[in-house]
Amino acid sequence: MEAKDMFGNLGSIIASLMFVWAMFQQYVPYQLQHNIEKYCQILVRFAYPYIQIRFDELTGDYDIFRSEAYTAIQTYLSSRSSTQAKMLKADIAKNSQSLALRMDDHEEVADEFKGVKLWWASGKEVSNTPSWWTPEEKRYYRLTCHKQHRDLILGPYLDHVLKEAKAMEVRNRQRKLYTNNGTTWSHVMLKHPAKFQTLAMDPEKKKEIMDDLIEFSKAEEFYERVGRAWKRGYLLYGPPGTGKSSMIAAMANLLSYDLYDLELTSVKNNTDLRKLLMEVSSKSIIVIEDIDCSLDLTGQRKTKKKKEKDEEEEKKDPKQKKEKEEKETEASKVTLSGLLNFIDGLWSACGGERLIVFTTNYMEKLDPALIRSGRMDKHIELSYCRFEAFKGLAKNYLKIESHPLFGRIRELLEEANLSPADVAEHLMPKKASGDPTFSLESLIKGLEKAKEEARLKAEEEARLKAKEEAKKIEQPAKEEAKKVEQPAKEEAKHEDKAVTENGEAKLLDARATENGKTSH
Ligand SMILES: Nc1ncnc2c1ncn2[C@@H]1O[C@H](COP(=O)(O)OP(=O)(O)OP(=O)(O)O)[C@@H](O)[C@H]1O
Ligand SMILES: [Mg+2]
Repeated sequence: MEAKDMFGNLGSIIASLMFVWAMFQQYVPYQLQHNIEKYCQILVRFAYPYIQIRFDELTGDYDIFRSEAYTAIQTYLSSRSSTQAKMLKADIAKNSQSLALRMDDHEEVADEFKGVKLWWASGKEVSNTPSWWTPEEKRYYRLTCHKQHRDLILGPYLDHVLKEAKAMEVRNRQRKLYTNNGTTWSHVMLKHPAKFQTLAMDPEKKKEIMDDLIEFSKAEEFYERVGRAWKRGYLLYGPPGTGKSSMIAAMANLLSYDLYDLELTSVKNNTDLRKLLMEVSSKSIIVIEDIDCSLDLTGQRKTKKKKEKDEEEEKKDPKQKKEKEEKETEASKVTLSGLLNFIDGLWSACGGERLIVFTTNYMEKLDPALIRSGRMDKHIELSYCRFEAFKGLAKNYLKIESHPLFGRIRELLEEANLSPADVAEHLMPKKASGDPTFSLESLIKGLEKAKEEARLKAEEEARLKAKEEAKKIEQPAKEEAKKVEQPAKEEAKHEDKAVTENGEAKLLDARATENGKTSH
């Protein structure tokens, strides 16, 4: 049959069908029409081997809320859409740092879950009852799969879609750095470049910390099973410039968590502290820097400088000290117990997936109650730069892994204490030529200077110590001599007194005799 004849036949078939349909609508009563349609649909459904689920973009009684499921599916499908769909739409989603792709209307993409094939289609329908509060077009996603996999798709697959979407959102979102001013948090976008790869420290120790963090971020089920709140405490301690703050930023970058930098000195009392902490979202790191200065053992908190100044003033005027203490107990009541309550109290469990990080330069100053395990699970010491850490810095800053000067530097690093921040300063490019020898020589000079200073300091300390010792020995000898001197002096005094008294008595006698003579 020729194509022309075929189209001619098709045309007449369609025309006949339309005629039959018009007759059907005109002469068959409405109720019967309705029943015939209904039974036809049942028949089709019975024979149709697939199930379909529709996810509308707008939900609620008046279609005014955007459905969370729709948004999650959109996110989930974005990677599949970018490889399969022919018509795509691109946009930057709210709080996201990368371009989000999604399939255009009436596109279809396939997916697979545990060997089962399924299809997602995007569609839209025009509203019959348009209103000013709803858009004219209503979008939706339709999921189609074979009905024999119904249980797998409705349960585990849809769970998997939501979880994956959430993880993708977290990966793509802009991380934020929150700081508190009194009881309110304000934030800026977190764009700290610190990474574990660029952090100079012993590679084994670094790997251990990274593994610990990743393990924690995946351990939701574990914490659920053992009945613990999903949180972990880290205490970072070490001298200034050893990378404590940098490590916190690296942690946030590694896990894609938000940072909450809690400034305890601006929180009035425990109630305000609780309010602030209740607002911290999950997937976040709460940081309290220099915990030893923020909160002293009695529970009152002061800044480092203020504390020193106050102590000086208090020495001068004890009365003022008492008044101040009374005032402080009234006004500032962020206490150690308040903080501990947050760390392992009941309400610390709300939210979950949170890290709490304290930093200090003086580990020994902290209250043992604060650092016992369960509260601060992991203690990480960040110490002065040794050779392994230096190699990391040299690779990062100078792009070298070996150099003839490395031997000398290794020796000096064992003897002198220089923080990674100081070492990094020497390795900063200073010459346009970028010659590493120049930087390494500068470092050697710095190390030699630090070594010399340490030697002088040690000598001075030894001298002071010797002086102290000598004083200790001298003191008892002096006291002994004093003890011997004292009774001798007392005796002499006694004798003097006796002599004087004797003299006075004699004088009185003489006067009395004189007086007697004159009266006679
Ligand atoms: N271990 C390190 N690896 C790489 N760079 C480091 C390291 N430690 C410090 N630095 C560099 O030194 C600078 C200061 O470091 P950082 O602020 O992290 O020190 P810190 O331990 O928090 O000091 P502080 O106790 O004074 O707060 C950082 O900008 C970083 O570039
Ligand atoms: Mg710091």
